[in-house]
Formats: sequence, C-alpha cells, structure tokens
Amino acid sequence: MSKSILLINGPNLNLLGTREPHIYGSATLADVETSAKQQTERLGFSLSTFQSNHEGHIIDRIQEARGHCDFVIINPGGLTHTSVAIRDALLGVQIPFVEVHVSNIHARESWRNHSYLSDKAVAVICGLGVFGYTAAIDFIAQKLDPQKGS
Ligand SMILES: O=C1C[C@@](O)(C(=O)O)C[C@@H](O)[C@@H]1O
Repeated sequence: MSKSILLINGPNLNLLGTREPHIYGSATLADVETSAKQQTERLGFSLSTFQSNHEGHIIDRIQEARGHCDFVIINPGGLTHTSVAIRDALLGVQIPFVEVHVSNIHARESWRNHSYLSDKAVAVICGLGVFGYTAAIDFIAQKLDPQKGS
C-alpha cells in the first residue's frame, strides 16, 4: 500500500485566489489541491484533501485519519492562533504533521506570531506563498522514502 498524506486547509482558505490577493496570491485552493495531487502521484504516494471553515469538522477529519495516514499537512488558517483543540487532535492521533502558512505570519500582526501547533510540528513553512504546500510534500516524500524526495 502506498504511503498516504492528508492535506487539511482551515477557515477561509476556500477563498484562496480571491481573498486579499496581495497577501495570499492568485492561486486558488483548487489549483493547490490539483497540483498537490499531481506531485504526490509522481512521487508514488496517495493524497487526500480536506477544507473546512469549522473547527469541529477539522478535528473529526484528523481523528478519522488515525491509522490511515502517514503524514498530515495542515494550514489551520485563523485557527492557528486560537485552537488548543486542533493541537490536541493532532497529538491524539500521533500522526506527524507539517504546518504551512501561505503568508509570513511573523511579518504581520503580532497576534499572528503565535501558533498552537508549531512546537509540535515536524516542520513549519511560512511565507513561501502556495509553493509552501509543494515544499511540504517534497519534504515529506524524503521523510517517508528517502529515495523519492528531490
Ligand atoms: O487564514 C489565514 C491564513 C494563514 O494561515 C496563511 O496561510 O498565511 C495565516 C493566518 O494568520 C490566517 O488567519
């Protein structure tokens, strides 16, 4: 069975491409998910994608992944800065994760500097635009199978 990655995007990331494009760029979530699928297929992994504006739905999806998923990539959107419960869910299922932010959260409002996930993430990527998702997949590929990453 091929190794599997779950890509989770939180609140308002369904608006990528139209939402504050000077901060988040012009690529849509569909663009991100399509290219992530192509990239993971090329690497020989499987990818599931999930987006929700609801904290509880994100927690449910993380819990469902237990035992079926080797790595999570998560951009929790605004929940990054508020959600103890998403942190607890990721720790509860014991799936390693990479935290991605499209923007550089350290170069914005000071309250965006803190993440409830970062100290538990295998890696944190921010400020690379949507290329951050590509970088996360490449990094995970190397972790899951050192011969596959670039
Ligand atoms: O919704 C988002 C998107 C974000 O996670 C990012 O991808 O840069 C950064 C968050 O502060 C913000 O609330």
